[in-house]
Amino acid sequence: MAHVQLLGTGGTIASRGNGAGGSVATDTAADLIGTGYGALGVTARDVLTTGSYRLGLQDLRTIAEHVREALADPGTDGVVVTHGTDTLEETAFLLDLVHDDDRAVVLTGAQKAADSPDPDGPRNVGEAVLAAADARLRGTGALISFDGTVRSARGARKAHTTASSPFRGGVEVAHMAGTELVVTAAPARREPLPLPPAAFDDVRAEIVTAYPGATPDLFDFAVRSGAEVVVLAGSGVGNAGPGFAEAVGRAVDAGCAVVLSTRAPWGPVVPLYGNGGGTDLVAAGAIPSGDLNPFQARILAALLVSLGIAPDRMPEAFRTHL
Ligand SMILES: NC(=O)C[C@H](N)C(=O)O
Repeated sequence: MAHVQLLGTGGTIASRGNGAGGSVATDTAADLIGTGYGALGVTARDVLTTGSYRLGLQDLRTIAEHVREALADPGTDGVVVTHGTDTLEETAFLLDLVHDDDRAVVLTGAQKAADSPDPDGPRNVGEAVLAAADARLRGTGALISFDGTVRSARGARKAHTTASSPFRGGVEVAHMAGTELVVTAAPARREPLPLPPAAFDDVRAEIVTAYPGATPDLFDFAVRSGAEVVVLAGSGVGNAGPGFAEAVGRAVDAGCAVVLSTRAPWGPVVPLYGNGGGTDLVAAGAIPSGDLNPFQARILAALLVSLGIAPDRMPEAFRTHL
């Protein structure tokens, strides 16, 4: 009999009204398991019980360690992680970066609380369990299963605040057709990185956004106040206004890695423009993030910093994992 371990971390899927107008993470992993798996065995373990908007890097490391522990059991065929959707794409990407196992780890959550009249959590959990146990999804890394679609963690992002299917992007690897999982693609995998060490918890990795009239003041402040990484969410293909190229140069000289991503939701960073644009930012030492959005680029950079990658080796290390 196939066996899936479900790790609970909280989120809307585990949330109920707190009597004061707010919904708070309450339910345990055991509460979420549900029924109807036929020949599949599912066991539950609580890792955290929190809204994902409250997570710190230490929590992400804790989740990664629990996944590794679950996979240490040879009787486990796959792992499901239930998680709030707000920052699920960051945890999912960290799990993907360090995943060194054939078995799938599948993240899911819900958009409607556990005590809503028509919660979406039970269906999402059921489908995630099915995906985690499916031998055809071996070798696909960390996945996000939500509202009938299974996609790679890499490249996925929460693209809608309230829709029942909030995630877009990544590689769609499977979808539900009735009660069957139809597998359609396999995402390309990179060499796994080591699990984050304790230093990951305290890495200062900030995100600064470009917009009309933005000055480099916030960027400079991040560096001055001890940031080890600043991700610049540039405009378009990765541009920023007056003063940013100089600020990038100062940051890099001070030993702070600068990653150039984009505030556009989709598409790669392509240094094309001078006059302070992407070509100047990269010439000043910014590392283009490829297709990685600022939030996932930040996770990769923070992991590399925590692993002791020196600033001068950062561009190459970063590129290797794009
Ligand atoms: N749908 C959700 O799970 C959102 C929730 N605020 C969370 O991320 O914890």
